[in-house]
Amino acid sequence: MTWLITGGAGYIGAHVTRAMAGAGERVVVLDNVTSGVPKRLPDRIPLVRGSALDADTVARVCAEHRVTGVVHLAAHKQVAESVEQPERYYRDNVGGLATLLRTVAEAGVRRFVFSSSAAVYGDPELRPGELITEATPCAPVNPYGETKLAGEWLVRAAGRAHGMATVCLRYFNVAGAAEPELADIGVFNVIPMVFDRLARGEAPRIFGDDYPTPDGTCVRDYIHVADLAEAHLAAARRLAAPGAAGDLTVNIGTGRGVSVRELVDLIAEVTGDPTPALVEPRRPGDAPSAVGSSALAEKELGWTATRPVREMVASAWRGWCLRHPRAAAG
Ligand SMILES: O=c1ccn([C@@H]2O[C@H](COP(=O)(O)OP(=O)(O)O[C@H]3O[C@H](CO)[C@@H](O)[C@H](O)[C@H]3O)[C@@H](O)[C@H]2O)c(=O)[nH]1
Repeated sequence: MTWLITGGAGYIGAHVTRAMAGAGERVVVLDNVTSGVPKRLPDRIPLVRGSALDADTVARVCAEHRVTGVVHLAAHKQVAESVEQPERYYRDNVGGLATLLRTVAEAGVRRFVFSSSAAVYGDPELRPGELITEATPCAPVNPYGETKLAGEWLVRAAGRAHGMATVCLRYFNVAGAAEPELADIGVFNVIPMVFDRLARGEAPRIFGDDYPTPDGTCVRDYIHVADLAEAHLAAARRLAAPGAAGDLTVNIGTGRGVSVRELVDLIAEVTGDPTPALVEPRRPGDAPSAVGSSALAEKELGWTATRPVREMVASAWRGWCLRHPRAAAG
C-alpha cells in the first residue's frame, strides 16, 4: 500500500505521518502548508504542497505515487470560526471531501481513513458517569461538528458506491506531543490557553464551576496525540488486511474523564507555576461532560490509549518551552 496523508504536516497529521512511516508504511503527504509546517516531517517523506480539495493535484499525486489508500486529515477545525464562517466549513470539509472521494475513487483507491470528531455527538443526554459510545445519538451543536457528521455520511456512502473500505475515527480532546518540535502551535484549546495565560503572568481561567460534575467544572476525555497517531496506524493496517470491506466508525478516546480543575492543578504541578485559577462564567456551547468509550476501537482495531494524562501535559509543556524559552527559564 501507499498511503496519501492529507494535512500530514499539521499538528495531528505530522504525528500520524511519523507513526505510519516509522512503522514501515509507505506514505506521501499532501498539505497546503497554511497551518502545516514542513519541517515537522523528516526529509525522506515526500511532501507535495497543494490542496487536498483540488482534483487535478490529487489525481496527479495518486498517479505519481501509485496511491492505494488515503488518510484524510486536512480540514478546518475551529468551533468558533465555524459558527462565523459556516459556508467555508461546509465548502471545504464537506464539498472538498466529496471532490477528494470522487477523485481518489477514480484513481483506484479502495481504502479510506477519515478524521472525524467527538463534536458529532454535541451535548448528549447521559446518566452520571455514562460514557459516550458509537450508539449515542449524534446531534452536533455547531457547524464544525455538523461538517464532521456529514463527512462521515459521505465517506460511508462513497465507500458503498465505489467498493471502498472506510474507517471514521471520532477523536476526543487531543493534546500533547510525541516530540517537543511537533507540539500544537495554536492557542485554541485549554492546555495551550492555560500555558499562554501563565506566560503572560495572568491567572488561568476556568469557564464555569457550577456544572453537574463531581467538582463542578467540565469533564473531558484528553487523548495523547501519540496514542491518536497509533489509532490511525491500526486503522490503516485493518484496511490493508486482505479482504477488508465495509465501514467502521469508532471513538478514539481513553474512557477517562478529567475535569478542568484537575487539569489546571496538573498544569500547575508540571509547570511549577502555582498561580490559582480564576473561575469565570460558563463558555456558551460547552457540554458538561464528554468522555468516550473506546471499547469498539479496542475490539475492532486492537487499539487502546496507553499514555497517562500527566505525560500528555508534560509533553505539551516541553513543546511550549521550546517555542517560548523564557517560560522554560521561569
Ligand atoms: O482557558 C480555558 C479554556 C478551556 N476551558 C474549558 O476546557 C474544556 C476543554 O475546552 P477546549 O480545549 O476548548 O476543548 P472542547 O471545547 O472540549 O473542544 C475540543 O474537543 C472537541 C472534541 O471533543 C473537538 O471537536 C474540538 O474541535 C476541540 O476544540 C472546556 O470545558 C472549556 O470550557 C477552560 O475552562 N478554560
